[in-house]
Amino acid sequence: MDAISDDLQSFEPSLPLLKTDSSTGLMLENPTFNLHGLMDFSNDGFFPQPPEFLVSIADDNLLGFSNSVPLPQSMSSVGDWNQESKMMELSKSYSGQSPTQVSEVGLKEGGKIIRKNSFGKRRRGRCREKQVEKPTEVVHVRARRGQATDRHSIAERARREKINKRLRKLQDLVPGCYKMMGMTAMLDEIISYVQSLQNQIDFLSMKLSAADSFYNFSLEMEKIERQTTHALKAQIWGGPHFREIEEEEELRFIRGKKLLGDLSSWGIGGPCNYYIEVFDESHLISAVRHCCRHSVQILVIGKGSNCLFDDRGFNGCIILNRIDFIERVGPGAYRVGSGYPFNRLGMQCSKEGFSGLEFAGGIPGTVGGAAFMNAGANGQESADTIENVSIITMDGSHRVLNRSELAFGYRRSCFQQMEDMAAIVAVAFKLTPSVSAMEWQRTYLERSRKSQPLQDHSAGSVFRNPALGSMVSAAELIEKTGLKGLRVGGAKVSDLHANFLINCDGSTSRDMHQLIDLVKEKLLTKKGIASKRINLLVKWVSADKVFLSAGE
Ligand SMILES: NC(=O)C1=CN([C@@H]2O[C@H](COP(=O)(O)OP(=O)(O)OC[C@H]3O[C@@H](n4cnc5c(N)ncnc54)[C@H](OP(=O)(O)O)[C@@H]3O)[C@@H](O)[C@H]2O)C=CC1
Ligand SMILES: C=C(O[C@H]1[C@H](O)[C@@H](CO)O[C@H](OP(=O)(O)OP(=O)(O)OC[C@H]2O[C@@H](n3ccc(=O)[nH]c3=O)[C@H](O)[C@@H]2O)[C@@H]1NC(C)=O)C(=O)O
Repeated sequence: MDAISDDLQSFEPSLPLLKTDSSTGLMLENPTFNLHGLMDFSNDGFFPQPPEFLVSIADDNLLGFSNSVPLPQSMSSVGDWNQESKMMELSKSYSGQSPTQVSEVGLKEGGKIIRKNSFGKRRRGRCREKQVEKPTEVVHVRARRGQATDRHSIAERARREKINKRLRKLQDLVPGCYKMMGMTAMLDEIISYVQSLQNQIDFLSMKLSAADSFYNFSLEMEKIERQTTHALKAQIWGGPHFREIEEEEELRFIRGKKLLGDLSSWGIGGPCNYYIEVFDESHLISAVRHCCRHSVQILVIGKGSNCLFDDRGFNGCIILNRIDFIERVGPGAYRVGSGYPFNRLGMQCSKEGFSGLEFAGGIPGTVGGAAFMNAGANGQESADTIENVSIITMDGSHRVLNRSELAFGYRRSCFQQMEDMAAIVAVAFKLTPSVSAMEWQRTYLERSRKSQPLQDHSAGSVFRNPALGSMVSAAELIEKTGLKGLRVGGAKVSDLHANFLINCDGSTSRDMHQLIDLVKEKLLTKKGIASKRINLLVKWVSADKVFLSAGE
């Protein structure tokens, strides 16, 4: 409480008369202030406990610096008084200096008395004259046994109680706050709650821009956003899955029950042992260090658009990347947090007249995921525009890898083999000016809308296309094998695009796994395609182990 009370001194304008600086003098001389300045305490449940003394003081006592504090009449009716309360009434008539006398500190200007209030603002003399006519008012103050009744102490108690009342309101507003024991922890909780709300606004504004006539055909993007927003909301409002929280330093791990299905575009996956959202690099480093210290394996995910999670969950810590800053460092040059939505970046760059990420407008992952996978479509790929990538390693150090070190290939990057990498934290892009970027983006998005099942729960293409130079795509092979519509449980090969396996009816991870295996097997028997040539793009995350891609 002490920590906050200093910070909250600025809330004091309602108690300026208690100050001992020069401004106090002016306020004390202002008869209007005596009641009005304190009036808003009257409804505040001034005392936390039933008070024991009732002190009634004429408001002019202020002027004579009595050891009682003038308070509004209404205060005398606060709360139910304790039966054991001792009542004491001090009633003094208005005596001593007249208000007119004491207020003559004002400056005469043009025959009128001009006064200044504590903020140095002018106040007309006639206001004072009105106040002078006010009848003497008796005010009552109550104090508990043993509590000081001097005006400083009473007013200080009033100030603290007022702050407490506001804090209690905050506690009611912010879920989980009641749990917090210390003021610092509570304020931290409030800060992170407000930040979460800000992030929600971010998501919603992204949704709004998607609803723009140009973008609203990107249904898949909306779907993913909806899922993420839903998960976020669930966290904010503290649903049953988010009650168990492990804290360390600034970290807040949600333990045991966060459902991976809520974090994946497939909507499949059981609970993970630990879950944390990270918002900046240092936060991420702390989370990684904490996990390493406790030998907990980690998995950094973005939008979960490329992962097949196990129904049994994940025996480790899922770190959801929400490092989502964007810096414009020059014309067409962007440095972007790895948790930034890739589709949003693509849309922004095109809108700003730069070419290179038009394809990204329809890609549901994050910037980090796009660098990791070298995401691509429509003849473009992330590698074309990436200048460098900042990562943190498992020992918590920061490294910047330049373009020449990134070893990009078709859906490949050096990161997929980098054992000491903890996560990508930021990516620098360089794009070229273009007047037709938006037009191209519109064409690509329109094409995807027609050829891909964007409304369904999927992870995009499941199989890699055969080696470059091959005249046939994975989708074509699957279609020609007659596998469109093939089902295992709730998992199905899309009727629209054969390389999309969709969760159409509560698919389990097992259903999806079996469907993937079945497709591979049929391609092998019917087309004679060696299974190693139809590798998977999606990452299979089993309960205990992360594979580079399912089945590999
Ligand atoms: N063209 C299309 O239509 C589609 C493309 N995609 C692409 O799939 C990718 C998925 O992105 P996203 O949904 O964000 O990723 P996911 O959340 O699905 O994560 C998938 C894997 O990517 C790696 N990864 C993600 N973010 C980071 C990071 N910041 N640092 C290091 N590794 C990271 C992790 O691998 P690890 O565990 O090894 O660290 C993670 O397991 C994107 O490239 C997306 O463009 C997805 C669907 C459709
Ligand atoms: C969806 C993804 O990316 C997509 C990306 O959106 C598109 C658009 O450029 O190009 C790739 O798909 P793709 O190779 O299947 O491209 P498409 O243009 O859809 O299809 C290629 C060929 O297959 C044929 N085709 C496609 C679907 C189908 O059901 N049947 C079929 O015969 C098409 O007629 C076309 O001749 C990426 N997939 C891979 C594995 O590289 C992803 O990475 O998850």
